[in-house]
Amino acid sequence: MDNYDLTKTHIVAPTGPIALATHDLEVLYGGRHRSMVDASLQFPQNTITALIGASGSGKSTYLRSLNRMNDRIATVNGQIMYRDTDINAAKINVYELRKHIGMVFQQPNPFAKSIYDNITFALKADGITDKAELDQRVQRSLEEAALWDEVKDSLNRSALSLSGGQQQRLCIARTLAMAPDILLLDEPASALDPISTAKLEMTLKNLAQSYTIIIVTHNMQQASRISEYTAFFHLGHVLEFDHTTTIFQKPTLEITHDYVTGNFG
Ligand SMILES: Nc1ncnc2c1ncn2[C@@H]1O[C@H](COP(=O)(O)OP(=O)(O)OP(=O)(O)O)[C@@H](O)[C@H]1O
Repeated sequence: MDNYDLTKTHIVAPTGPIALATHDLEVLYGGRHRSMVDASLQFPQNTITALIGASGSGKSTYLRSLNRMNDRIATVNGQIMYRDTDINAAKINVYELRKHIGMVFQQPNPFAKSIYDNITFALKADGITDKAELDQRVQRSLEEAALWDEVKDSLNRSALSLSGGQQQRLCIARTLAMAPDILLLDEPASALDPISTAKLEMTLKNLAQSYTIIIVTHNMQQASRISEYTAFFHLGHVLEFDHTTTIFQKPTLEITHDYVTGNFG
């Protein structure tokens, strides 16, 4: 796998309006090692894009940069364009930014509070106090996250008493309650059983009608089931970006072919 030419890339321009794009994104941990090298990608609106690649290839590093989660731990150079604004600029209000670009992590991480309070916590911090408005946002976000029917009669129950799959959908609902445009998900199903995973995948596919979704996954079947585009990462480089069907059936680069057919990684 060391014989691959990392200067050879194949990155297509997606069709349709672009929700988010990076230009020459570079991430350095500790100021020296380039864990992400000049990543230039465009994410089309209302689609799911999967980020795939072996462990340590830079998928999470890239994803975290998109809503400035790397600010305190790394140097991030290059542009991240969101609605004609470079959100990697120093003047950007990161708190405001994260309302537009929300993130869900690998391990479900609900607060030790009720289901209702998990969703209203950030809304209240954002100044929303009207009970009817809060109730409406709770219901809407739980419906969008396909959890409402399971919890509507027990909103005061502790979020920690939910199953792992339900907790993850609650975390998605919590993010959706802030009315974001873009959802970043870092291996959201890796801690879930197959039934919860299937439910989560169906939820994400429905959400793609209203949101732009970027998901890191190690699960090749999952990437091919749910995403329209796929980016292949290797040793901090984005080597190939194309329609998911092309990436899995007829990728351009030999290295992508070897990865998706299980020859390394
Ligand atoms: N906080 C950090 N400090 C220093 N180096 C880091 C940090 N986070 C990640 N790295 C390094 O950056 C590189 C890319 O890691 P990253 O976690 O982005 O890869 P990944 O593709 O998401 O891997 P995985 O699939 O295992 O989650 C690795 O060499 C990793 O050791």
